Amino acid sequence: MDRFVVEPTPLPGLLQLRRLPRADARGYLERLYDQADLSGVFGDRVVRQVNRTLTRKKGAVRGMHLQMGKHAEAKLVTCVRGKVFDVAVDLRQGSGTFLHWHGVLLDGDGSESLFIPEGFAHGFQTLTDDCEMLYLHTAAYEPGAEMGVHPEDTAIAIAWPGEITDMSVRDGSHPRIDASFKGVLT
Ligand SMILES: Cc1cn([C@H]2C[C@H](O)[C@@H](COP(=O)(O)OP(=O)(O)O[C@H]3O[C@@H](C)C(=O)[C@@H](O)[C@H]3O)O2)c(=O)[nH]c1=O
Repeated sequence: MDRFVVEPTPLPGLLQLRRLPRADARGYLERLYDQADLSGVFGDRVVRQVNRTLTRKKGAVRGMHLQMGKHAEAKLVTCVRGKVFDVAVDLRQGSGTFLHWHGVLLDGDGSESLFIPEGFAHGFQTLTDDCEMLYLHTAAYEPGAEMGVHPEDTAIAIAWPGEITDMSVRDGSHPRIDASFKGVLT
């Protein structure tokens, strides 16, 4: 493995990847994904779709999203333009870090990506205007299997770095977690 450094996070299974670009006088080339180099991270999972998003406004939040059941997926999340505070929340039933969150800075000019396994909700807040994100997903999009957690849910208490300036109607309507929520099966 010479294109990535894989680092653990405080949440088991959630991994931070540092890409190792090959630079020369023109600039650099970096690999965003490599099946062989990342086999220890992805295991048997197969990348089934790649999505790109643009978020125009600084302070906007997208999330917190996951797919459940047989449509559960892992994601490799990379910022390719701008800067975001990227967050994953452990919703795995029985996990020792259930409802804990972890945030990392992803920078379009940096080299970090986040590998988010099944059973985690994911979201981010933009720290600049015009942020582009690139997602590798290990499952097809299945709207009926989506679950959302409100980004400002007090049971999770994510410390967003700034005021939330924009959010979709859907994200603002995600239900709040209560005592009956025991997590998702993975
Ligand atoms: C997630 C998704 C959405 N869509 C469609 C549905 C809708 O018309 C439009 C925008 O969808 P959303 O509002 O769900 O987009 P967005 O809020 O950007 O959803 C994304 O949020 C981040 C935080 C994630 O982790 C991603 O996995 C994904 O859930 O794109 C797809 O066609 N394929 C997809 O995989």
